[in-house]
Amino acid sequence: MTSPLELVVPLHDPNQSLRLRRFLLAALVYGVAIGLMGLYVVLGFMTLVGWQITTAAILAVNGVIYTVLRSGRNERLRDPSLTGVQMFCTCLLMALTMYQVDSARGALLLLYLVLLMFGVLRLRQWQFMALGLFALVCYAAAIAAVWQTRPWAVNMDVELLQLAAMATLVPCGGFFAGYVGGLRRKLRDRHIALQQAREQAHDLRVLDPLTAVSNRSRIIEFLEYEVARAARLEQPLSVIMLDLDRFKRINRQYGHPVGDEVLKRVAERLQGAMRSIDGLGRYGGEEFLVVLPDTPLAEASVFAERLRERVEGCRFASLPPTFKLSVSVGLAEFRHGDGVWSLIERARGAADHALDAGGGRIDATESR
Ligand SMILES: Nc1nc2c(ncn2[C@@H]2O[C@H](COP(=O)(O)OP(=O)(O)OP(=O)(O)O)[C@@H](O)[C@H]2O)c(=O)[nH]1
Repeated sequence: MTSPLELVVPLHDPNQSLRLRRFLLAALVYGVAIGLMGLYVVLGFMTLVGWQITTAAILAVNGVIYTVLRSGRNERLRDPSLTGVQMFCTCLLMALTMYQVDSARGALLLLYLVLLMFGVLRLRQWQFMALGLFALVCYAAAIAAVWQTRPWAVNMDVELLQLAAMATLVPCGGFFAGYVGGLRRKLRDRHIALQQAREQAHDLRVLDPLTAVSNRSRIIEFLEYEVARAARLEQPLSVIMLDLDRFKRINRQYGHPVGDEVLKRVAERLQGAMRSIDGLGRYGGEEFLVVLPDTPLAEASVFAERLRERVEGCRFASLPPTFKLSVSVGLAEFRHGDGVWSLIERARGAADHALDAGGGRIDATESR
């Protein structure tokens, strides 16, 4: 069931949720400002009409911003949090408020501090300076407009002092915004580095470092899962063991780096033939284990033949063109009561049988 909070803020999307929570915080400050202006009306510093106009403008602007955020249209924009737009609107709304007030504007000026505090946390240094200057210009324009229409409502000396005090806040805030921005960037870089380290740790745990296919424990884990699934759902499952023939000789004759290159290339070729649901792992030094979920023996034989051809068709830059790699392939199909090891041992036995028969061939214990 959708919770009442979920109706206001989409909890399933953390980014949108954060944006809307920030917006609601700003909306709360607007609510306080509306209340404060109500006090101005009671004390006779502002007309009721002025309060109504300002309140309507605040509600309209925030209504539009909320609708855009809630509908998700903001995600198509360059600044999806709408920080710039919200701050720009706040400057204009503040100017409108200042225009409606007849005296005691100083108390409302404190609300600019709130705006600048949000700016310090969210903006870059230059953006903050631009916002600060824009706020100053808006304030000056509001005072000029009051002076034109209701000169009795302006004490120019006081207004100029307030403007000067606000102007000193801009560079100070700019400095803090720069500092906070630097911290934010550092935090983001560390977060990225941590993420990469986590991925590397995961790769080290599950991948074979030489060939980058699953390591022995990972492919066995995968097979355990597939055996349990095949037993429960009564689905076919086959495994293929591929053993590179006379690999020791490659190492001895051409050196270990060449042996490594052969293993990497073979793994690449095998990987290229797999379906997304198949599993490929390096089972031992020159042995690869392929797990084929939902595949009966007959289909696995066709696939094994394709793998054998792919491996034997490999060419290696550091080996003579006459060099021909051959591979012995063993096949086994899951039978009721089979465990992981009995299945592997049958496939392995079949690969040994293929090697005993001269290598470069496929054998399946089940079909003998
Ligand atoms: N270059 C390289 N060689 C490896 C690696 N891991 C295992 N080997 C070598 O692979 C060879 C495997 O030898 P065997 O198990 O006797 O297999 P084989 O020489 O292919 O003999 P048959 O399987 O009987 O054809 C050994 O020489 C290992 O040193 C590796 O990561 N890199």
